[in-house]
Order: sequence, then C-alpha cells, then structure tokens
Amino acid sequence: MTYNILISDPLSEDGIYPLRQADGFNIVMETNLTPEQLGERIKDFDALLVRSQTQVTRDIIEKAQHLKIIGRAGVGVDNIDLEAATEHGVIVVNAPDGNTNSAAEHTIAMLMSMARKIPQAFYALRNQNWDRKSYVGVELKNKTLGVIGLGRIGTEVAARAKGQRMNVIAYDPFLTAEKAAKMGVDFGSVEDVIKAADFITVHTPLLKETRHLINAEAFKLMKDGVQIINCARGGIIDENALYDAIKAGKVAGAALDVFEQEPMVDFRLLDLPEVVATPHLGASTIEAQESVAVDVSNDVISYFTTGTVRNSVNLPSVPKEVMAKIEPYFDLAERLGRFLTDLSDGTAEEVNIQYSGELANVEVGPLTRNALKGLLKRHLGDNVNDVNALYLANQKGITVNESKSTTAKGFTNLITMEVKNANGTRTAAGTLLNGQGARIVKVDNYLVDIVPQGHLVFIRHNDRPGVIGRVGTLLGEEGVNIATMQVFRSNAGGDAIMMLSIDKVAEDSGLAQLESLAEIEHVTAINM
Ligand SMILES: NC(=O)C1=CN([C@@H]2O[C@H](COP(=O)(O)OP(=O)(O)OC[C@H]3O[C@@H](n4cnc5c(N)ncnc54)[C@H](O)[C@@H]3O)[C@@H](O)[C@H]2O)C=CC1
Ligand SMILES: O=C(O)CCC(=O)C(=O)O
Repeated sequence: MTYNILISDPLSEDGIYPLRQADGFNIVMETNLTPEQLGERIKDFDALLVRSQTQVTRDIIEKAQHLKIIGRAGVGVDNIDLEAATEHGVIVVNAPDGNTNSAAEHTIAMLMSMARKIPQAFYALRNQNWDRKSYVGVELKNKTLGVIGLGRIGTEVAARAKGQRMNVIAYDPFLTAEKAAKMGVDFGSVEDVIKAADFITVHTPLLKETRHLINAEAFKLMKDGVQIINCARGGIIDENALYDAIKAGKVAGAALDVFEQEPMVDFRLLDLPEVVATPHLGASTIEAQESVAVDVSNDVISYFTTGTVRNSVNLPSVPKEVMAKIEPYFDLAERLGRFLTDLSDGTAEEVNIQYSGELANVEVGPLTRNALKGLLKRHLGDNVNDVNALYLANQKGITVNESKSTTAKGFTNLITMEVKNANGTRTAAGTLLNGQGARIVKVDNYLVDIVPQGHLVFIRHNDRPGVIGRVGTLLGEEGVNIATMQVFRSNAGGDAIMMLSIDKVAEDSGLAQLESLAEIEHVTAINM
C-alpha cells in the first residue's frame, strides 16, 4: 500500500527526510496552490502537510476523498477548519514544541529592535542618512514586561526577559501563585498586567476570547509610552486601535510579526515610524523548521503504520505509557461495538460503557471511540473512524456514558457495553484472556465464552430436548457448516441461548427457517 502525501507549504527537506526514507509513501511537494487548485489536487491524497500559509478550509476537506491526516508543521492550527476535519474523520496533528525556542528568540529580537529602533536606524543609514538624534531608545533593565499567555513560548520569553534584568508580570488562565513564584514572575489579571507593564507581549492562541484582547479600551488602561509586541497571532491586537493609539502618542512602539490578514494587504501600520515588523518569521529558523517537519513526518508515518499519533489537535492526547496499556483493547472494544450493532435490533439511543479492573485507572476515551466506531461502522462504513466516532454518535442523538469500576468480576480487565434503543437493552462484556486474545464473556444475563470473530449466529430459545439437533439438521440442509456451538441456559427447561460460529454468512432463508421452529424465539446473524 502506498500513501500519497501532499506538502503544500515549503517544509524543510531535512525535516521530511524520515518520510522520504520510510517505505510506502509517495511525497508530492506543490506550494503556492490557489484554493481552487488545492481543492482539485487534494482528491488524490491521503495526507496533507502544511505550515501557516495553506488555508485548509471546510471546502477543501469536503473535496478530499481519501484524506486521513493533516499535519501542521508548527503550533497554531487556525488555518485549519478543525470542526470540518473532525466531522470528516480527518486527524489533525501539529508540532507544538519544535519552534518554541525560535519564536521566543524572535520575540526578544523584536523587543530589542523596537526598544532601540534598530530597523529604523538601519533604514536611514541605508539611505545614507547618518542620523544619531532620531533613534534614541530606552533600556529594558528594571522595566516591566507584561506577558499575556504564559504557555511554552510565553514562559521562554519571560525567562529571557529576566535575563535582561526586567521585571515580569504575567497572566494566563492556568497560572497559579506557586508556578509564578517558581518562575520568579508576578501575576495578575489581564488588566493588572496591562496597567503595570512598560512593554507588553502576547503569546496566546487566537481564540474567540483572545480576538482583539488588546483593543481601544485596553490601550486606555496602559501606561503612556507603552511598547507592544505581537509574535503570536494577528488579531489578538486590534490593528485599527493600535494605529489610533500610536497616532495619539499613547503607544511609543509596536513590534509585529503577525497580522490580521496574511499575507499583509493593509500596510498603514508600517507607515508609522514607531512600528517594526517582520513577515511572520517567528518560526523561521533552520532548527525550528527541521524540528517541526520531523515531528509531523513522524506522526504521519506512525499514523499510517500503527494508527497512533503523538500530537493530535482534534483527539485528546494520551501519554505513551497509557497508550501502551489501552492499545491492546482497541480491537476488543471495536468488536463489542460491532457485536452489539447486530444483536440489538433498532437504532441505538444510549450507549453505556463500563471499564472494570486495571482499565479503571487509565484514560479510556480512545477505547470508547473504538467501541463507537464498531457500533456505527455497520451503517456508516469507512466514514466512521476513531476521530469522528464520538462526534457522529452525538450527531445521531446517541447519548454516550463512560463509567469505571475497580472490580472486574474475576477478570483482570472487563469492558461492558450496553446499548439501549426503543426495543430494549442489549449488553455484551469482553475481556482479553492472557495469551488467547479477545473473548466475549457475557451476553445480556448469560455468562458465555465466545471468540468474537467470523460469522456468528445468536439464537434465543427454550431449553427443550432436541432443539440443538434440529438447529444442526436445518443449517446442514442449507449447506451451512457449524464450526462451534455453545449453549447457555438460565435454568433447566427455561430460557436459553445458543451461539454458533459458522463457516459462511448465513442466508436469510436459513435463519428464517430456524425461527419457524417452535422452541426458537429469535435468531440473529452477527458478522464480526
Ligand atoms: N510567530 C510565529 O511564527 C509563531 C507563532 N506562534 C504562536 O504563538 C502562540 C503561543 O504558542 P505556544 O506558547 O506554543 O502555545 P501554548 O499553548 O503553549 O501557550 C498558549 C497559552 O495561552 C494561554 N491562554 C489561552 N487563552 C488565554 C487568555 N484569554 N489570556 C491569557 N492567556 C491565555 C494558554 O493557557 C496557554 O498557556 C500561538 O498562537 C502560536 O500559534 C507559535 C510559534 C511561532
Ligand atoms: O509555519 C510558520 O512559519 C508559522 C509558525 C507559527 O505561526 C506557528 O507555529 O503557530
């Protein structure tokens, strides 16, 4: 099997080396595609690798017929429609760590360039203008840097600013007094930060809550002569409000690497002598580009070879050691889902999954998604996968509940899945038997021992002499060979179930004939 990978933004050749070396990948690099061209090209590809330039819109995702994974060689995924990707079962991965250092260094470079007016002075000098009066700067030492967003990059910037003997005050929703003390920074609300700072730098993602976080109102609260940096995302600072604040003399400097529209179309801000700018170069170093491209390449390889990834943006990430514990159960969970789809007659309305034993102590979200994938696959085919299984279940109005119990009724681990619909509730529980693979050990109230594979026939009947023989004869007449047969009963002469595994898919006519037998209440074919 060969997977087709489209790289639509310039990615480091050294970074994609792992992908070029791996077997089974056909790599095509085509940059500067228009949206229309990308919409056409994407139809042939299993994976798309981008930086920040390619806009992976809903339209592009809907046109992609084979797309399984989008790799963003960088942090911000605001150029990818995550909702559309999730709906279409496309996993999105990014490279969150690879460019942290470069982005932090660029921020410090911008801070210093702005404070000392280096680009402006260079520009004058280049025009053969030896001007030493217009470019008097300010020192950083003993000034306060306000950091909004103390994640990976914000934290690195804060540490470097302390190296410049600056005081740092920060706001981040996850910042605690303990963490702040450990880093040697003060902390407060956004308002506290912007009121106290001589320099302000933002390092948040662009979200609904952070869009125009720095707006006209915020500028009013700032110190006169404040200087401001944005090396995160255009739009966190309201560019019109920034323009007005500079013109009014409130803001003495702005250093911008990112813009509300990229590539930039409105150059008004750059006419102001207080502004220094770069065209989104925060991550543009040889090291960062290699590192982010290696990270996404490895995730793409891992996805197509093992089905797992490290840095998914639209799936909760699961630590490696947890993944090692739950991965062996993926197949069992999916088989339970498949088993119950056939067993339960009607559309599922509620699914309850209980994880017992050792599984009670780990993150089980991926198992639930596999179980739902199994449940939905019969009707949705390959349109369902572990990325969109929960989304599709919710979209179809199925309530999904997870629960855990540390006791597993004699098993090391047990997954019990219950599917409720208008016709009632069906239950199946499964485990992994040491060295013997998956087993279904309970169906409704019956303790069973079923290998969930191949073609099964589930028969609900009355415990009467001769039933087993009649079932065997009838199926034999239909040319159906019974591989295994197990019978379980609640009590002698009472309700009973029979589970057959047969060598081929049972014809409907054969099953209908079984149902015509007086002792048989119901027959269900289950194809695993
Ligand atoms: N200019 C460039 O080339 C680059 C830009 N970036 C951008 O830098 C930004 C930060 O990246 P990382 O530090 O890696 O991300 P991160 O996820 O480690 O940190 C973001 C932080 O922002 C915080 N945050 C979220 N909402 C907030 C709010 N309303 N107020 C204050 N803090 C808030 C989060 O709690 C988190 O700690 C991202 O937007 C990323 O896309 C990243 C790399 C290069
Ligand atoms: O790909 C790039 O150069 C942009 C990096 C960036 O903005 C990010 O990683 O969020």
